[in-house]
Amino acid sequence: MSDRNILYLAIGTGACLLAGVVIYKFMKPGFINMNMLGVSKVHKRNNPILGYIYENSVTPREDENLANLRVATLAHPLNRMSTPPEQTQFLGFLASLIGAKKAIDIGVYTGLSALAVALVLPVDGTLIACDITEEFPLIGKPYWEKAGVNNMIDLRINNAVDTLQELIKDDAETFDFIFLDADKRNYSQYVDLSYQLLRKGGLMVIDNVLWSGKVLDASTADEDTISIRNVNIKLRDDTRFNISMLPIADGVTLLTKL
Ligand SMILES: C[S@@+](CC[C@H](N)C(=O)[O-])C[C@H]1O[C@@H](n2cnc3c(N)ncnc32)[C@H](O)[C@@H]1O
Repeated sequence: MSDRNILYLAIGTGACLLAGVVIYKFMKPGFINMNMLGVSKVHKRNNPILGYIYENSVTPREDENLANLRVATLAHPLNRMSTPPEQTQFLGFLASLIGAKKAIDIGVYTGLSALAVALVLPVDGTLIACDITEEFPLIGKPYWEKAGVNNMIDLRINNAVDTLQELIKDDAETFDFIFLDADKRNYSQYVDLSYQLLRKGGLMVIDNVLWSGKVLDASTADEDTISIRNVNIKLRDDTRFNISMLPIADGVTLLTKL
């Protein structure tokens, strides 16, 4: 065999092996569906268990505008910040379970969690959507409009601490549901302000409480991780709330105001 033929044989064999690996990876159960849903890498699109959850709980029932907004979000460079599908479904489920009428979304980004919650509010419901920049929520607004809930979403562009303080002046103890997913460094403050805004029995959902496992890793000591660790300890001991910490998505803690 000539050197040239050996080279062709080696290239051919390598290409076949590569194609085999790609086909195997992409054909694994769950992969394709999650990819089509627009789920980013951080949402573990190659996790077959999540694929099963999406196929049997999320995808067949998801509002089309929510699914379309996620696909649009995938094109955004910061899409790792977005709430994954099983969690948006869970948020909508919880808000409807308690019959929420007044809700707050702290940290909107492109508006997936805001849309999921607004979709289950009654027609005279309100969702205060807090973000520090208009840039990201403007991506979601057309989808809120198409879903027919834009008139229920009151978008407040400001530091969310200021927005919540402003709300406390006239609307203390009137909110049924609050989702916290903004800057981690202010989590403790958001919890205290939310306590003042929630009605008795109202539900708060705090996102990222496991912070990709960094809360467990003693060698990780950045400001966000420390803040989340501290808020987890604070809530463990906070008798103003009932709590339940769950390993959903990046970890959520559910709090009800006693
Ligand atoms: C993790 S993302 C929210 C994801 C969103 N809940 C979703 O469903 O995809 C965090 C958002 O918080 C916003 N944010 C960061 N610091 C903030 C602050 N101090 N006040 C209000 N919003 C803030 C960011 O601009 C970003 O849009």
